[in-house]
Amino acid sequence: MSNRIAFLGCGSMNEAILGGLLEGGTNPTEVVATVRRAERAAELAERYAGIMAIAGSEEPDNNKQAAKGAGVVILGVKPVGIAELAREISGSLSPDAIVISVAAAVSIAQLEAALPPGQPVIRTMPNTPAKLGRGVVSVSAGTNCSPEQLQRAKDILGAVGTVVEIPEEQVDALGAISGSGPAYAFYLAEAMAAAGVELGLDEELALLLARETVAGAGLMLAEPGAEPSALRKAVTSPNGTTERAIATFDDRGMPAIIAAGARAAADRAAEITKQLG
Ligand SMILES: NC(=O)C1=CN([C@@H]2O[C@H](COP(=O)(O)OP(=O)(O)OC[C@H]3O[C@@H](n4cnc5c(N)ncnc54)[C@H](O)[C@@H]3O)[C@@H](O)[C@H]2O)C=CC1
Ligand SMILES: O=C(O)[C@@H]1CCC=N1
Repeated sequence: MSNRIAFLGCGSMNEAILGGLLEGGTNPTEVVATVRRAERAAELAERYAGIMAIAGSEEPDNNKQAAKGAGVVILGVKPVGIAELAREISGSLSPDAIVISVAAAVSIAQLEAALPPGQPVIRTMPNTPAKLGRGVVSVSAGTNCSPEQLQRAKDILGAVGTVVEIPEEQVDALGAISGSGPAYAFYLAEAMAAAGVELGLDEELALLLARETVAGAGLMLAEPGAEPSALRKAVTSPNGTTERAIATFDDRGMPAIIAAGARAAADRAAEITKQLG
């Protein structure tokens, strides 16, 4: 089977996976990426020396070219464009090419319906820390994907972070935690920086404090066996300042707010799946 990996639609998510794979030692000459605009293709080719990046504005059959001869094809366009892209490349895919979708809300059934009969498909839900090899990626195998093909996908995706295999029914819930989750952490950092400004710190210092604190706390959480509640308690002196802050968060219903946000994300995924038919 070909070692070539094609990233079709190389925006935020697919670039994060591409970057993580190259960091993990994938040979760049085995990587091809497609985008719409020539400027974006040039940017990717400069950032990741050795890969091939093909813009649709220059070569309208870029996706077909990239899919041809690839062993793994990763679909990274927005959910609404996935089926059309799958149909576009159907005639160019090797029958044993593994088609991986990173799209939220696009079901395995929807993917399989847009691809040639028998094409192996894997639905994933990654997140952008993949770029640093610290992503979480779920995999759910389609009906034509052999255990060996699933293993191959897991081996490839393992270079960008932790791979978890889940039944497809759980993808929306997982996406609401780990797929969207980096945005929640960045949102916390934004809110902390704004709070610092409100307390009288200058903007630059407040942003530095928020960034380094969220990043440092993230590194502590990444240590083997780390427990968020134990780490939190180690910062919280009895009757001290942190205790007062956490009590205020609890009083204002912060856990319920976070749960409601995650629920809204999962519900939105189900809504998009329905809209895509
Ligand atoms: N951004 C994230 O953190 C995550 C995104 N996803 C999924 O990843 C997919 C992409 O999302 P983003 O990367 O955020 O979007 P994005 O807009 O950054 O990337 C999509 C890219 O595809 C290109 N594109 C669109 N149509 C194309 C075509 N026909 N041929 C070639 N290139 C084409 C666009 O120009 C763009 O560069 C979505 O389906 C989303 O659900 C999943 C998990 C996390
Ligand atoms: O916001 C979205 O729809 C995508 C899926 C998970 C993260 N970004």
